Amino acid sequence: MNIFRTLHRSILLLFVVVVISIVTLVHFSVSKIVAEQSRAQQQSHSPALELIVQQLMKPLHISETLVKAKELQDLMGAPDIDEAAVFASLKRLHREFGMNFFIASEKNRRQYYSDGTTTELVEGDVSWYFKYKDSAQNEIADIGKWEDTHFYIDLKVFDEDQHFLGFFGVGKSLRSFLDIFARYKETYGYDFIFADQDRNITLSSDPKLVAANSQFTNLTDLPWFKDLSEEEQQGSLNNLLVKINGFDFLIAELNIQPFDWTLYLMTPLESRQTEISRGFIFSVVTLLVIIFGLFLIIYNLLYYFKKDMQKTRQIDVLTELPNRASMSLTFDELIYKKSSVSLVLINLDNFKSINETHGRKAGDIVLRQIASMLQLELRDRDVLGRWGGEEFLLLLPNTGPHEAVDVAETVRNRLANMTITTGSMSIQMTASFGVSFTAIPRAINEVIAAADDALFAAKREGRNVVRLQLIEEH
Ligand SMILES: Nc1nc2c(ncn2[C@@H]2O[C@H](COP(=O)(O)OP(=O)(O)OP(=O)(O)O)[C@@H](O)[C@H]2O)c(=O)[nH]1
Repeated sequence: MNIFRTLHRSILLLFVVVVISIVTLVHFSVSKIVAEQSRAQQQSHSPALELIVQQLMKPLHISETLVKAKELQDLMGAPDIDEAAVFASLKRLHREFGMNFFIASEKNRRQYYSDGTTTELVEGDVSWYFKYKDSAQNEIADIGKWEDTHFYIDLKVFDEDQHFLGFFGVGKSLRSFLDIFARYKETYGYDFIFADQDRNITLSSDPKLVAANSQFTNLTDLPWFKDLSEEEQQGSLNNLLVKINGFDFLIAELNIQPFDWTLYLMTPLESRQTEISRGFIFSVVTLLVIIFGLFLIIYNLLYYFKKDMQKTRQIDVLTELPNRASMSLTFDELIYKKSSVSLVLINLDNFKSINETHGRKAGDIVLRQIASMLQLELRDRDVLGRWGGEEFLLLLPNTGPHEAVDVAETVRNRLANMTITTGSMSIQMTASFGVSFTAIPRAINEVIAAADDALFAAKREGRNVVRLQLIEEH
């Protein structure tokens, strides 16, 4: 059947659309999650890199450039250190670069700061100077271990003959880092831990971890580090998930080469989860909208096909009139609308003999032609259907029984005077009519039974007559 082919095609098409939608959506969701993941990754690294460049590399590079200046070598290499000139130079640098510079002179074992203060470099009191003086390294990053702890970049100064003249460098109070870290943490939510090659924590966004006086906190002292397996503790911490105070953090490890430090960037997963789940929710809602849209299409399609199939099921194939089931429904609808209805049963007289004389095919033609004629006789509101074999049913809404008898008489008369032609034959037909009526809701069988009684009476009285049978009130 054509309708089923169309239905199958439509369902197949819908299936293809659903599959394509789901595949597209999954692809879209995955790309969105990957993009979100990468964005979050980048967002966590960019500020950290900027922080390293601004706070650590910049002072280092400025110091590296200045340490080569002839003026510095002359100042530190003079037989008698001109302290006024040293302070003047340091103050000028401070003004120019906004950093606290210092000079530690080997000549008179004294350290000069750009804030105008000095410290005597006495062996046993000031350990860093003597430790680094003898080390092979020319550039050292260090944390001063006394009150108001400073981060120092110490660069060795040599004269043209490579004689050691002392140190030049930059010192930054750790408090200034804490302010900067706090700002980063507030903006991006990340924590920082800088550790040297011995895993001593040199700088951190957590003030409790920052070195003070002579005390360094070691990375291995931290509870989350202790929770790691031996293998994890030994290896790189990059991409490890750790739990700190009940929250998940993802570690990104960055090596800061010139200082031989490692930065552990701790990314809180909660904020990432919210961002990613937001993307997910959007995708799921889109999927639900698509599914709901498809559901609506399928629902409407099925409704359309059901209606169409019902229509074909309710039509008599031979006469193309509504069939018995359809007429019963129409009767119920009329009664439901509180219409009074007259019902006329039309039964062709001696139809059997038509079949016997002219053949069943001719009988079919007769049925079709009579159906067409009956339809022409109807008023707009009347409904004609095929009730069975050679029997038609006429429903006359809002029509009283006597008016119905008049209508039936007209039709009977018209049929009796009609000549039906099939091929070369002409056939005369009559019909008997049984009329009944109801003004209250009743089952169609009850009203049909009364019309049947009237029809029986009409047949008994010789056929080609109209008879009325009213329903007795109980
Ligand atoms: N050609 C054709 N004949 C049909 C069709 N449906 C029913 N018939 C025939 O209609 C005839 C009805 O015969 P009966 O019930 O004896 O009624 P009748 O011959 O019309 O006689 P009365 O009703 O007593 O006047 C039967 O022979 C059925 O085979 C149909 O769709 N096509």
